[in-house]
Amino acid sequence: MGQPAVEVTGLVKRYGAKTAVDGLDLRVQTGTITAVLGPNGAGKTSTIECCEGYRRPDGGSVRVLGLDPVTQGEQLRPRIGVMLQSGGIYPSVRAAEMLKHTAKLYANPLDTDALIERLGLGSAGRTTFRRLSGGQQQRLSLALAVVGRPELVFLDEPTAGLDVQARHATWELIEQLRRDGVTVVLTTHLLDEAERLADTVAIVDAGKVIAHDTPAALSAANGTADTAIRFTAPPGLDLAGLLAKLPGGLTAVEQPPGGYTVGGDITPNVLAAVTAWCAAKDVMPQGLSVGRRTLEDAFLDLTGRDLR
Ligand SMILES: Nc1ncnc2c1ncn2[C@@H]1O[C@H](COP(=O)(O)OP(=O)(O)OP(=O)(O)O)[C@@H](O)[C@H]1O
Repeated sequence: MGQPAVEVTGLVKRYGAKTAVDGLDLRVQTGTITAVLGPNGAGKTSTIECCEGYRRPDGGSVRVLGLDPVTQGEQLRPRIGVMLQSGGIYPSVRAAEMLKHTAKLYANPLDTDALIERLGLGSAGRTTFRRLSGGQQQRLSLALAVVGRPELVFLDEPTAGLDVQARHATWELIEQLRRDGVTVVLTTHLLDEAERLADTVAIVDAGKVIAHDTPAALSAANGTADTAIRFTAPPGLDLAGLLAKLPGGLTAVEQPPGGYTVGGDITPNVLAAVTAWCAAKDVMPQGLSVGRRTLEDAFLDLTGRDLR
């Protein structure tokens, strides 16, 4: 297996009385894409910023490419690429100039013209950072993070707010990085993004990693609960009454209001019982489907359904 690209053990990060990261463990294997998922405020950005050397941990240990990001930052920085959620870029410099300037700081940079083309920034090359659209600013931040051909990149919500085309271009670039052997750690709120890109998904909640596995293994967790019936109907149906009509071991949840999921070992009899129950209540189950549990189901099971 060799040395992990990132090894975080018992990480603690506090802001005053607030404990944002609370004994977090994370190992990232070299050459993989790891998605860090979690509800708002779970501690994802704080963790990534400790790995990047932007924040000093209050406890635990962080090793990135075998180095301590705080005390060995000078050795580490040329080997990693960092895309922050915002900031860190001079607002009055032109996009292409900034990229070419950054590329010159590295021994073996990527071809900047190709990168500009790939990320659809051709028309934005002469525009200053301040005047780029939000999506263009984000793509430029990504370009700046990868232009130095880093061994490892940290991407904090790389596609948040991007349009569909830009999101796909970003995904393709991230997949290209993996093909080139680059290790990628990204945070995201998009479960389809994690499912498509990530080799492993680390789910963070209340400052800890509560699950870390492949998307398929996470989706299939909880024994046989790997299929689900989904439908929409008026909100507030009596799910305890529904479960009473079904074999044991099944789950039934309403999330969001009016969106129902029955999870577990879904047999034809279970499907018949659910539709019979709906019929008895004179409820039409709209958009009814039977399918595999998704990463979203697993995520909600693990982190709960309450808003934070
Ligand atoms: N500089 C700071 N000062 C005080 N509190 C902070 C600071 N940065 C983060 N926090 C708090 O620490 C907690 C964790 O924040 P963090 O940004 O690491 O979470 P996150 O998982 O990245 O959240 P999101 O998904 O919303 O970006 C939150 O409660 C946040 O309000």
